[in-house]
Amino acid sequence: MSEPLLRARDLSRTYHGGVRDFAALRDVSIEVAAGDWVAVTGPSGCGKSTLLHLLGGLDRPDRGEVWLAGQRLDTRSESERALLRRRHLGFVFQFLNLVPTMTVAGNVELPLVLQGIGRRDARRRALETLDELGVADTADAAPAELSGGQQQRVALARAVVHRPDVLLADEPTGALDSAAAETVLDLLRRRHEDGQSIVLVTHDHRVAAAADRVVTMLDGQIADERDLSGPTGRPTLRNLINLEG
Ligand SMILES: Nc1ncnc2c1ncn2[C@@H]1O[C@H](COP(=O)(O)OP(=O)(O)OP(=O)(O)O)[C@@H](O)[C@H]1O
Repeated sequence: MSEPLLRARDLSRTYHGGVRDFAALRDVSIEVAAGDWVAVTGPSGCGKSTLLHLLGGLDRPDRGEVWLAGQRLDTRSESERALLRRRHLGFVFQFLNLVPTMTVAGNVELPLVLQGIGRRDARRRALETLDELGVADTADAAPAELSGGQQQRVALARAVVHRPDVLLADEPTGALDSAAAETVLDLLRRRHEDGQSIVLVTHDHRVAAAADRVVTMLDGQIADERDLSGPTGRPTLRNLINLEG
């Protein structure tokens, strides 16, 4: 079998500095093949965002390994990880992280400009992507002038505009009404059909149901993993091992 596009093995991450140390992630392994769509669900605080940040090289594990496109990610320097991220990943953060001093279009152009794509092309592709998400009319506004739901779609546009190999998205529909959530799901389905891998954290059952695979976390570990792409709710190998173990 070919090497998965994104692979994490035995990841652990403990946060220090609170009243006591907190083990947010314990020995989590996950593989994402090219074209996979994985939804990560679980109760608040179970470690979903922590896992996503480690997969995207935004944070480093205390133990374990992260491999992206055949390259070890977690041992690289911050600048090397930024390069690999830029080349392979799109990221939607829970707190969006739009640049407040740039317009909406300027924010969405950023990943393209960083890849050396000319301004005019970058603008055209940014506007196309904003249009796909129903927010092209916000292009010249500042992010702060937008509603939370509009900002969320702009953040998603910025994450997919450069057609990354893998989209990592933390609650990309959290602030959206159902019509806007459907627009977002439509875009994700199109990108998935184009072969993009998607890993998204969600509390929304409808969004999770659109994925090929649903990973459920509990207390910093993977408690269940289900393959939705075949016969309904088929347990994965991991699931069977858990059941037997
Ligand atoms: N920087 C940090 N310092 C200390 N503790 C943290 C830090 N980040 C997260 N935590 C704690 O680690 C645990 C896991 O957090 P994480 O954000 O990964 O959970 P989550 O499943 O994404 O939660 P939610 O669904 O509420 O976003 C939580 O108890 C959280 O309070």
